[in-house]
Amino acid sequence: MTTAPLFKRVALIGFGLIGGSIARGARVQGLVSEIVTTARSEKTRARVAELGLVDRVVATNREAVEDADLVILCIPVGACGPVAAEIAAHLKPGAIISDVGSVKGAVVRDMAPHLPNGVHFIPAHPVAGTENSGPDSGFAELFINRWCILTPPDGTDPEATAQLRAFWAALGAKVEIMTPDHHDLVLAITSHLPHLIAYTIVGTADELAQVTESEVIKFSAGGFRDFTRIAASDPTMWRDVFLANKDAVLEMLGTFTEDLSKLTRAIRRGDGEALFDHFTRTRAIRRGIVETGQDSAAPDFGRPHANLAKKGE
Ligand SMILES: NC(=O)c1ccc[n+]([C@@H]2O[C@H](COP(=O)([O-])OP(=O)(O)OC[C@H]3O[C@@H](n4cnc5c(N)ncnc54)[C@H](O)[C@@H]3O)[C@@H](O)[C@H]2O)c1
Ligand SMILES: O=C(O)C(=O)C[C@]1(C(=O)O)C=C[C@@H](O)C=C1
Repeated sequence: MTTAPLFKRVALIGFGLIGGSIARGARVQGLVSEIVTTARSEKTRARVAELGLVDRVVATNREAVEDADLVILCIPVGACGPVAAEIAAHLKPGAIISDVGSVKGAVVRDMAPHLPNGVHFIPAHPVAGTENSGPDSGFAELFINRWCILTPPDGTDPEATAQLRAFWAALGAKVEIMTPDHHDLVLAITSHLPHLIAYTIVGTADELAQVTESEVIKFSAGGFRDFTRIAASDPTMWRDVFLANKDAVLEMLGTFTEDLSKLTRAIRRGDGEALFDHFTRTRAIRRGIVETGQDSAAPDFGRPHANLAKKGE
């Protein structure tokens, strides 16, 4: 089903998994009149043009943002500050400037100082993705029934927030608003720590594979296979995520390590009851998520943590 365009010109800075999925979804839904994107290498520009998903593909971010009503940075979080500085003087007054970064506090800190008065800065994070990257990896359905978290700073024009909310809702997302700090704490446990664990376990298994002569690969089914998918995620993106969300990740890692120690002790002592109770509780959590249809990255998933309680709760 198509709807009337919500924006005239949208600039997508970066055409990888997320930029490419936004372009595809916006095209399918008829959400914008014109899409302009940046691709820095000639090879990628040629590929993006060949895909036929955008109206124009240009070489510089400055050119891309000219006269755009909505600008979305779809690039690694570490690149957001420098790109904000690069495009600031070329933004159309009244434009909405957003991003899709997996970390919000650092993006706000790095981008906001560069942006001129008269534009609406509304950071966003679609909590949906895959381990793939690049211009061919996107798909129009990526955001359907997934969360998109907006973190508008205090004093943001509610009309601009409503427009961006409508855009993400039209791509199929369930939109939620929270502060950057709360976002970063929640995502540290629901997304960043799981990736760190996957990167660790696959690395450890790889080292052990040398001892077991590749049996790790031979028997990689079920749980381990799932970890290898996550551990295949983009190295640049995830380097930037861990550097940008250092404090929250370290805090969650501390709690996780304590919990791991408790399970380690239960195994060492042969405490079957402790293990059984723990696994029963985690099974109930998974089943509760599935039954309530929240198995698409529920933001407040998991055991209550003092700092995860929303304000006023
Ligand atoms: N991959 C996921 O699962 C996922 C999910 C949600 C959000 N995100 C966030 O989305 C952002 C993009 O991730 P992705 O998965 O689309 O990555 P990607 O690697 O598929 O695409 C990123 C693109 O940005 C381009 N780029 C990098 N620096 C640039 C610059 N200075 N100017 C112009 N283009 C530049 C790269 O060339 C690449 O084409 C990241 O901030 C990531 O944290 C990723
Ligand atoms: O499913 C995956 O491959 C993902 O890693 C997606 C995932 C996640 O952790 O849920 C990864 C990072 C993004 O910021 C949002 C979504």
